[in-house]
Amino acid sequence: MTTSAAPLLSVRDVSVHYGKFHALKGVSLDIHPGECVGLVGESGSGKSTLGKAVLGLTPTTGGTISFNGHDITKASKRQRRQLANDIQVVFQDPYGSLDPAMTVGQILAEPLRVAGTSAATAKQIIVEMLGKVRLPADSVDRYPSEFSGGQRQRIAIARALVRRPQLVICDEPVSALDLTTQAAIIDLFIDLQRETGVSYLFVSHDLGVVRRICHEVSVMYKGEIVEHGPADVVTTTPSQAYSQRLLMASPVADPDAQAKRREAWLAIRAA
Ligand SMILES: Nc1ncnc2c1ncn2[C@@H]1O[C@H](COP(=O)(O)OP(=O)(O)OP(=O)(O)O)[C@@H](O)[C@H]1O
Repeated sequence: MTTSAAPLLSVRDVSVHYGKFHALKGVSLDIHPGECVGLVGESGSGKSTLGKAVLGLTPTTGGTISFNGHDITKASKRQRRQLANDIQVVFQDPYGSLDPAMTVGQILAEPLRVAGTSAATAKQIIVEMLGKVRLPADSVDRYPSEFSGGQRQRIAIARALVRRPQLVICDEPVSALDLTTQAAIIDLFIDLQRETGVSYLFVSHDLGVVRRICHEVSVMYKGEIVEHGPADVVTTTPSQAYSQRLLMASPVADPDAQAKRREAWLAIRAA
């Protein structure tokens, strides 16, 4: 994966507070076009908060988030609506994230309608998108309740991609699925990335999943990124010995930081 191009997303020293609680403490990461960056860490470390900050769902209290070179933390409501074309999200729960009263066709048409796409063009895009996520064209007339968890996640992915975004925030998108279905959905994410060049910020507890799909991985611990590296190096052997080796090889001299990194690794491996 080449990272010589300018980053699509550049998070710099970002902080988020919930009241007095400092949930993100000066977090930085880059995502380049066509890249998948994984965000792993124990529960409560701030992964979803970072995703929400990028989506503009949580206000930041410091730092910048640049998308295509523009700081989006200061975006107006109008600019945010435009950004919705470019930054989309897939959530964990394929049951709760789809409106049960809408057909799949209506679910996929909604973001296109908001974007001002004509009904005829929308129909064409929806049929094409259903093919891309490997669902039959007659799915348009069916309701979410008629689909399995994995199929529902395919619908949610189709909804996220229908406006051809440049970046998709994937917030634990396979953790509610059984292992076989997880593997199929991960393959789908990879295929769609190859076909469309979309970038992913892929939030997960699961190092195996992250190793399969991500190019780079950031490890979060208590609101900070404590480790970052290529996915194959960071996650190839998540054994204690390997973690130790990583820690020993680390250029970080600060013993405090070393201790945090060690705790983060142990917590993730135990999850
Ligand atoms: N709206 C909120 N108000 C107050 N505190 C919050 C809010 N949302 C999250 N937090 C707190 O911020 C911290 C980070 O939460 P966040 O959901 O980002 O973690 P996470 O790493 O995504 O966890 P998980 O893997 O369990 O989803 C946690 O301590 C959480 O309790």
